[in-house]
Amino acid sequence: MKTVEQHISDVLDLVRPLDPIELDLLRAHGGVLAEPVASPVSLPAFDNSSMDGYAVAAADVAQATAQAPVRLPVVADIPAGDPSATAVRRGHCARIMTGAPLPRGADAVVPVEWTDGGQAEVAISRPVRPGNAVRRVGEDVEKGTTVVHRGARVGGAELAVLAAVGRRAVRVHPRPRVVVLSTGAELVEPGNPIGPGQIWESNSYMLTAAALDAGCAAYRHGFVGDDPATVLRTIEDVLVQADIVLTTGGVSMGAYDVVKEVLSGLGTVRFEQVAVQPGKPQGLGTVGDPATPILTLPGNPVSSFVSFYLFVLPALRRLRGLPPDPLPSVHARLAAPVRHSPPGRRSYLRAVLEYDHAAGGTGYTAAPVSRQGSHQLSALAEVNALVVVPENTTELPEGSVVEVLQLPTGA
Ligand SMILES: Nc1nc2c(c(=O)[nH]1)N[C@H]1C(S)=C(S)[C@@H](COP(=O)(O)OP(=O)(O)OC[C@H]3O[C@@H](n4cnc5c(N)ncnc54)[C@H](O)[C@@H]3O)O[C@H]1N2
Ligand code: MOO
Repeated sequence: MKTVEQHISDVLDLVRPLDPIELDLLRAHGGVLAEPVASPVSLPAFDNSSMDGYAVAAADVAQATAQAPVRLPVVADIPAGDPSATAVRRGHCARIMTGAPLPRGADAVVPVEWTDGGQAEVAISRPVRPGNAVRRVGEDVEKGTTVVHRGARVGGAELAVLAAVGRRAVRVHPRPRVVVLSTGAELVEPGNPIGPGQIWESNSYMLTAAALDAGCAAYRHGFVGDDPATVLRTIEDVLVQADIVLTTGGVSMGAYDVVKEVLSGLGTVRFEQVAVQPGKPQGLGTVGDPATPILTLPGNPVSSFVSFYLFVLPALRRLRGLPPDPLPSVHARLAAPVRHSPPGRRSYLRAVLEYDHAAGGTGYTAAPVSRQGSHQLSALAEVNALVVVPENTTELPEGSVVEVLQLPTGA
């Protein structure tokens, strides 16, 4: 059987970062920046007030006290956005609002709270230091500085910075289009009645949501039965809208394992067994022209789930133009023993990972759930981590220190 690392490497060989395209700001959301963005201006672009108050020469109010306020004539009113280059002479001041340009001649702002709020003349009851409540040119960004780096994920914070330096559009690796297709004659759409031997379809919901959470544009194509011609036609149909196709089911040894039957020999798809539990039967390759990567995951819901985080997620990251990192991991103490792990296969046990505050903050504990079958999907809604049990380990006592992968927390 193939190692987990070899399979990850083979999957990654199928994908490369999507070609960058120029997108308007909000369309670029979720993309990965394919160019460094430098600011064409300094930020702030002009000295301005950080408070509503009065722009003064600090020296004019040096003697101000509550008992003996300094009175200054107010010669101008400067709102934010004021284009006139106002100036104040010594012994005068201007009323000024937050964000408004500091007038020439002023070197400080007295907050309105320290005054009587006068409009023609103002009484100022406290002194200020030069520079008080003044935001200086370039103290945020100096003109020419890179403000968002190549490889950054464009989220809300990045969009704010890009907009603030005047960018309307940026070159990004776009969100990969992931099409999810499940197979199986037993599958029924949730909400519809089920008959004997049937089950409600769940894998495509899980995978579509996981791909969305991973920053992709994911489409749930739903599911098809076990008719080879239909499966083939459906896969061919979805290729035009996919940067990668994910299927579930029909890849094992069964007489009706239709994905395997249809895709074997098509494009470069091959079917292999990976030394992992769950998630042993895996298919991978490219189909169509242009060649589109396809990953065929096992139908057991827990196998599909674990396969996504081990094998699919790194591929999606590479398509996005990100490093194909695995899930983040920590070391944790097992809260319960592991009694049986299959020899020769690396197990990923679904577990609840917690930081152990009670033990004085000594680290994490991981409690594997009791239902570890590949079909026992209900535990997926309770867990937040995968405990890694190495290939050559078949049992572990409680308290053993293990590697634990942290699952994303979702939307
Ligand atoms: N003789 C052997 N049998 C099996 C082997 C093997 O090595 N030899 N491997 C087992 C392992 S491990 C796995 S994992 C499964 C993988 O099977 P398939 O990928 O062919 O999946 P199916 O047979 O189509 O379905 C398996 C199971 O999952 C349910 N299922 C399928 N699709 C969905 C869905 N979209 N939503 C919810 N549940 C789904 C399906 O009803 C089956 O119960 O093969 C083992 N067998
Ligand atoms: O490998 Mo299968 O994925 O055990 O259930």
